[in-house]
Amino acid sequence: MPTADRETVTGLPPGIADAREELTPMLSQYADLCAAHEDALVLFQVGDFYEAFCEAAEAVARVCEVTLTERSDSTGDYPMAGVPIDNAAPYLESLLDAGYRVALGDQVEDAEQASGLVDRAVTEVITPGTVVEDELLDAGTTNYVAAVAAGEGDGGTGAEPDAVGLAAVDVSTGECLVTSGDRDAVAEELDRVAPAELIAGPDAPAFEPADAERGWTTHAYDDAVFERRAAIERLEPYLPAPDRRFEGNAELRAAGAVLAYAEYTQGDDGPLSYVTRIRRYDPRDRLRLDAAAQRSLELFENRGLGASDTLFDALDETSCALGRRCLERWLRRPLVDADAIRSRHDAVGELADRTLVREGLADALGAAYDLERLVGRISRGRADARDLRSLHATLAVVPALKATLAGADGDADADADRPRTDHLRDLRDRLDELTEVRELIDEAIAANPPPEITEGGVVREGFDDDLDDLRATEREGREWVAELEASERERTGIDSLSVGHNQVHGYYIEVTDANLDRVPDDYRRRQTLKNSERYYTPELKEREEEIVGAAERADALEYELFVDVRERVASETERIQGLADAIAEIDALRSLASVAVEHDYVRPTIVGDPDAGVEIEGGRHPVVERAEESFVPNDADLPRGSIGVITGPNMSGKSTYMRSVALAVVLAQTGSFVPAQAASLPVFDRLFTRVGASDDIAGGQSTFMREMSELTEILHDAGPDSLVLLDEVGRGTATTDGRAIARAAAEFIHDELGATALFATHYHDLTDLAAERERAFNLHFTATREGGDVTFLHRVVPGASSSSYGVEVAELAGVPTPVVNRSRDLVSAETGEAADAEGSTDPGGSTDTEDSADIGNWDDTEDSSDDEEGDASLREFLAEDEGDDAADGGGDTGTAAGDADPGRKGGSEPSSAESDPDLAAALRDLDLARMTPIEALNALHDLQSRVDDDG
Ligand SMILES: Nc1ncnc2c1ncn2[C@@H]1O[C@H](COP(=O)(O)OP(=O)(O)OP(=O)(O)O)[C@@H](O)[C@H]1O
Repeated sequence: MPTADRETVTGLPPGIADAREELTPMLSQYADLCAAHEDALVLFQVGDFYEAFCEAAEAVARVCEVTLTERSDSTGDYPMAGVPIDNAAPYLESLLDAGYRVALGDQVEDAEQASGLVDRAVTEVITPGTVVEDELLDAGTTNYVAAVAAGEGDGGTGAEPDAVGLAAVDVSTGECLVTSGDRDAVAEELDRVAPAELIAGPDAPAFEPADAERGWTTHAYDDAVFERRAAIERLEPYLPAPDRRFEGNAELRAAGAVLAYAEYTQGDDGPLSYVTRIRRYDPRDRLRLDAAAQRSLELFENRGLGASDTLFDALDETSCALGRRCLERWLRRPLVDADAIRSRHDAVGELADRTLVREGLADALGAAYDLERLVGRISRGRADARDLRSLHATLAVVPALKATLAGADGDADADADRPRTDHLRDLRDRLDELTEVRELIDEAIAANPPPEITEGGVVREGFDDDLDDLRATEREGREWVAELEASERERTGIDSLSVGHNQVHGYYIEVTDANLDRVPDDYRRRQTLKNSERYYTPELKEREEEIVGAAERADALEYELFVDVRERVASETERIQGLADAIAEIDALRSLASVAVEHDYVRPTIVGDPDAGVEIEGGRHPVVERAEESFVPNDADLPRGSIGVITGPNMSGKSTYMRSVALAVVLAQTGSFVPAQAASLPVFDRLFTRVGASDDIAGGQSTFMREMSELTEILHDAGPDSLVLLDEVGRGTATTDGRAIARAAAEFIHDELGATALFATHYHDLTDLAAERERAFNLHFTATREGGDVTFLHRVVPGASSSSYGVEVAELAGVPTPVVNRSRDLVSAETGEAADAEGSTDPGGSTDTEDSADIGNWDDTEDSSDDEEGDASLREFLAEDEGDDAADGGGDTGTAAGDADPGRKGGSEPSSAESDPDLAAALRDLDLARMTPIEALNALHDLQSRVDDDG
């Protein structure tokens, strides 16, 4: 929302308002534009600069870091700041980043033609969600402005009083989406659409982005455009009978408002002709991934590793911006229709098999420009001649794309002369060559046109006879002038005579003072210089007028011809958009196929049966596997409606495993192959994630509160077709409460929701669930010892592990030995009896038997010291490894557990607590679950003093 500071400089700056009565005509014009654009900062064209005045100038100077100057005229002095029009993009970007909307007040008539004050008008309002300038947009990403509106309203039926409508437009491409739902569904959808800007209707609920970094700027806009009647009128040019096309008022009002806003930002010239399809959709037609899921699965952003290590990045081998945007849309909205998913898999499979086709497509697609944005500019009347040539270059690759898809790739396979799958056949058929458009551009527009469309040189010779005649006249005139110097030298005998041209005086013949006596009578003086005179002849003047006249008329005619060609191309907007869609899909599929081949993905079997579960053999995490030299593949067997409780040491791979399973589902439903040896997957309709509290500090709510609201959403909305990932739920509060919440949530998911779930936890008692619930089972991660080093095997095996080994990991990480030892004492004190009992039975019904060095088998109590060697506790390894930096995580204390440390009792020595019943009782009485770390430390300190005293 605009800050107070911004409010003072949008609309009419106070300094200008105060002087309103006496302003010069130009500043008065500025004041009018400002007054008409209350929400925007007006940049006012004065020659080659965009200027702002008074308080607006101060804001521009501050935000854009340009010098504040002063304009003085007969009415006073006004602070002024300007940015060059030629290089306005970076300054506009700074203003947008600072939260401004910027109205461009351009000169709309030729300054030379104007009789008095040059006419100016706002041609565009640049806002974060509606920018169309390539320099301000990321290539290959979408940029939406969205509007939200409530269902009830004027003349509304009130049939869906709780419904909220959401409409979004990408003004650079013309894509328009409309949907509705209850408040929560729309909030989720907004996070998925991730608009750059949100316009809220007068009665719409407030929406805050779940993720501030990906969030939008909320702007107010004229409430009247949200009215039902106004919305219908606004929508009529876009689609017939709009009130029958949408699901009720909410959608209608949101759609009308978002288009009103989009039109306003494009200079209010009426409907946007390139918004040809308004697509209404139901979020339930796609796999629902809320912001939390997108974030924790790192689909588009990776907070830890940087933006490049995301799933999208791992999948993106697209060759052009169209394909990249398409892939992004697919990944934001994976499919839920099994046939549609299989159809994409068919196409990816065919492209994966046919290397030459794949490579041929990549070559051809590499030459494709961003058709969606080009066609937007063309139909907005903003395209220059270079844009038309870019369109031509893109259309020129279409025959190659078709031929490549048809198998004209030298493939020896007899069956290779057409796409084998329906999906690719259909795409090939949708590749519209638009031959007439291509030929028109080729005939009309010069191969390398200049950037300006008003200064000639854009229309090709041979396209228009009148233009050719004018250009011929101009050329002949210039040739005549070029020859004049030689002929006049001969006629006058003045060897130093020269013919030249300047902007002010036009053509002239220059003779030095020494030769003035030889100047012929027909020379007329034009200009006197220090050592020479400049002349013209009547014939030269006549020729000059001819040249200038022809050039001016030619430039004007060229502009007219260019605009006509642009309009003819614009009339094919829909067909060009259809072609853009097909090219985009081909590129996205080709990218998926390349990734599948290069990274050894497999086609998943999609099982439509509602009882089917997840079966993955040798699954990998698509992002982590690229960073880890030796990634360990893991199997996953999750019957439908089951809940797998995953335990194991910190850092052993629990989160990575859970995410691998979820990402396989997302990838498969996007149409991609999956990183595994084999996979059989059902179709899920929603994917929920709740990851550990400390991984998710987003401000606003307390961490635990946020954790609980996400859990609430899952417990409300998940169902039998949902996949749920819970990573350390309950961690954000006291242990007893956290454990209880985790347990109750797991039971609820199993008993009431029937969702398929994976639950990673350090709350060990959660593994009891396997014994008590039919569809619950345990998995755990293992670690081993090689030499003195502890190695996480990253391998998942059935059953529960017996501890989290948090203390051991702390030790590995280099936590000082005294703290590690005390932690260990505390653990022993709390779990001493329980550990004895736990060591013998596995509540999950399975035991860790496969590996004697399996961390899951290690007993971390002192009483196990007489176990066989392989079952030694992790800290004993570390004790053996005393002084080994590698083994203690780089710590150089050299004092591992059990090391003699006078005055302290290490873990391997008999605890003083055991020999002192009072001390033992005091220890036992500590309610660790309810203590803060500082209280625990203080308590420890007291106990230690007692031990020291005793000792
Ligand atoms: N299958 C694997 N193969 C190789 N390396 C892996 C594998 N799984 C995880 N890792 C590595 O181990 C690191 C820790 O994994 P992860 O975060 O999944 O552990 P965790 O058990 O969830 O830890 P914590 O309980 O502390 O959250 C990862 O960053 C990755 O580098």
